[in-house]
Amino acid sequence: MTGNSGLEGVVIGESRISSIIGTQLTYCGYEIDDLAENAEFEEVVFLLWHDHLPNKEELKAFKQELFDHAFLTDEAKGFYTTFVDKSVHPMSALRTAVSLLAHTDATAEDQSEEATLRKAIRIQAKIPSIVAAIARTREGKEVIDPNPEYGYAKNFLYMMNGEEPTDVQVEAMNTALVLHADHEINASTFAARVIVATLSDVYSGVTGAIGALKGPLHGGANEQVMAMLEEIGSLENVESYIQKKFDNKEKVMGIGHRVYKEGDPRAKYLEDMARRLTEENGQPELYEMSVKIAQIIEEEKGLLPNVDFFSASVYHSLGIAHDLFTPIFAVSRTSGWIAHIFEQYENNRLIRPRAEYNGHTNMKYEPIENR
Ligand SMILES: CC(=O)SCCNC(=O)CCNC(=O)[C@H](O)C(C)(C)COP(=O)(O)OP(=O)(O)OC[C@H]1O[C@@H](n2cnc3c(N)ncnc32)[C@H](O)[C@@H]1OP(=O)(O)O
Ligand SMILES: O=C([O-])CC(=O)C(=O)O
Repeated sequence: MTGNSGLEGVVIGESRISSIIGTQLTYCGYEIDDLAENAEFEEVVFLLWHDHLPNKEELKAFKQELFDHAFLTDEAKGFYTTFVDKSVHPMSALRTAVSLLAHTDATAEDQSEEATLRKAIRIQAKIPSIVAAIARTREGKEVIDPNPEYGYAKNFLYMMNGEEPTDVQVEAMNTALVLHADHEINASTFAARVIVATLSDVYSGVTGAIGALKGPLHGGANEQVMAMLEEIGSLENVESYIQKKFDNKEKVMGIGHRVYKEGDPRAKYLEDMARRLTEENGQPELYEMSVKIAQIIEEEKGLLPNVDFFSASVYHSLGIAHDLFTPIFAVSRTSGWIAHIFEQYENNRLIRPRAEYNGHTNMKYEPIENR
């Protein structure tokens, strides 16, 4: 394709799920600030799927369902050992593992509403367990089952690290999950909608979306931000490093956004968490370098940090391996992908745009010996 609009500004339809107006982001009418400051991730998932916040009973039942489905079978755990090792990126392993979930679901091809909801709960419940299992399997460590005493964010950290996380760590993870849950028609959500608009199943939609999220122009940017911070190494190297990026016309990861031109409303929470956690972790320079990078780019290019920029130092401070940053994003965004998949099914039409042809014309087949 030579045309390069990237579908900028194209409205593909109506949606009730999330809205971006200027720098205001809402999920089902609730301000992101309100949810980031008050909500548990499980409440947000319920909200995105059912269009209202759960009451006490609904939340209790939903959490129980998520917990009940969070276990991985011994067969699945064993299978990971056959395809997960240090040479495989965890996003690739996750893409395979989510696709594999369909193999162990006898009703994977049942496209009824009830079956789709059940499949959705199964995916949302198992995805943190899968990420944790991938993280531990490649280190040769035992896979840990979820703890019935813990909620979603706490269990995720527990299953990854093998020890009870602190309240500060759980709060940081919960907030990060809430902030990443949905974001209108971002690239991976669009991919999920295109897939299920063919009336393919929810496993296919989420698997495809994971592939789209993996790229460094989208969810993969958070891992690249950490790589950049490590390459820069110290505060005094920031200016020359960024200048070199400008000279080479290279992008600085975690900066800029297709929709937000005045700043990403999620970034301030991640910035605040990054400041506190890097300080507590004894690595305040990571935060200071990030602030300096952001300042230079704002002054020189008028571009601002997106959700991926400060999440890198947040996850690093939580002791998470850098190539697991994007899988964490996937755990959260699965909730948004699934909400959009439900919405697509509710009022479906095949998504099939056109391209303007600009290739050769009037060609004639030449036998191979004449070419
Ligand atoms: C969860 C998420 O997906 S958030 C986004 C995560 N991705 C990143 O952080 C990767 C870095 N950022 C980018 O690549 C871009 O800002 C995008 C892809 C996110 C969105 O930008 P787009 O609307 O597609 O803008 P596009 O890539 O066309 O860039 C427009 C101009 O801004 C510049 N620009 C945009 N982002 C950056 C950046 N991060 N660093 C340096 N320059 C940039 C481009 O070089 C281009 O300049 P030019 O007009 O002089 O050629
Ligand atoms: O909306 C986008 O294009 C990217 C983004 O910020 C997200 O997916 O959270």
